[in-house]
Amino acid sequence: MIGTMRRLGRLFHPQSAKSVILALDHGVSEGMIPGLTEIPLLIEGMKHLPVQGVVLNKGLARASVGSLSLDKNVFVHLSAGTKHGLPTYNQSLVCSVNEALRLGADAVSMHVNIGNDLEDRMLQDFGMVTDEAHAMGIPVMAVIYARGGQIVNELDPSLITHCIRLGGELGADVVCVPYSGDKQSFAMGVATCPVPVFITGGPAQPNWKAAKKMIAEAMEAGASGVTMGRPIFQHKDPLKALAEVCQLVHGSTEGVEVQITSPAKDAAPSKAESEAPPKPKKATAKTAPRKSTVKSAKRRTATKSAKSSPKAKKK
Ligand SMILES: O=C(CO)COP(=O)(O)O
Repeated sequence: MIGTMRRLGRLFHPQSAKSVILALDHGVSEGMIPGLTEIPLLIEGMKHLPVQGVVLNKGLARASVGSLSLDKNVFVHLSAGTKHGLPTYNQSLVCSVNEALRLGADAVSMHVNIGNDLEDRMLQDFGMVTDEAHAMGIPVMAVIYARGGQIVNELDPSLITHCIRLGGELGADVVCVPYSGDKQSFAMGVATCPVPVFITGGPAQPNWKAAKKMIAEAMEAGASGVTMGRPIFQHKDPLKALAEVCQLVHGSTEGVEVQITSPAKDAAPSKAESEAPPKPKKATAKTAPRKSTVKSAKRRTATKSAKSSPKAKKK
């Protein structure tokens, strides 16, 4: 397990011990949704931000890994399913751990839906992938949703804690779930899970302010990071959104100052240029020209009861 542990350690920011993973695997499940055109901008711009990794399907991984800086972990996504499938969004393995490794993967990810007609096969796949990946020292991130014919409310807090629990008990190294909106039960699920828990973005947040509030609340509840796609790549300024997510996630660790390099000068042109992260409160020894050190303000605790949006667009 030493290989898995070492690679797992690299998925977290060395100071904050939190993680921001950019999810760019949506083209398979959703087709040409808005924001996919921003992928090249994000792949180029993320090198300037404290983003720990990116989730890519194998074809996009093959096309993109050459452009990614070596400090960014590549998660090759092993499973696929579309909104047109029967049952909808059922997931099948489309890539092996071996193939992922050949593509330069630092970790693998896969998606499991519980409450689905094909739950049993997805769980078998999950068991097989954890065995195969761990035999090669590769960490597994399991993205687990409650989604299928048996499920009425995908964000039901007890279902979200069940997803967390299942991932932890079945051997994932990181479990990734949507945030339920119920801070207390989420915090309990996270605290008792044997491995770190990340949240996904989901389509349910009405606006960016709500998405940021969700991230802040999940971090307060003990989440170790985010694996996020749509709220970032569908934002009108994706690089600015990504920088703000980095601040929220890494800045959630008390006393940690997170260095954010402005993407403005080297990245592909973006509106982020005119809206760079806040000015540094104070410089650190490591501060280099064009870099700013920011320390996120401690956010208010805002517990909110679950508000579900089962009809929202899925992923
Ligand atoms: O793809 C994801 C996890 O793999 C999450 O995507 P969203 O943030 O768009 O829900």
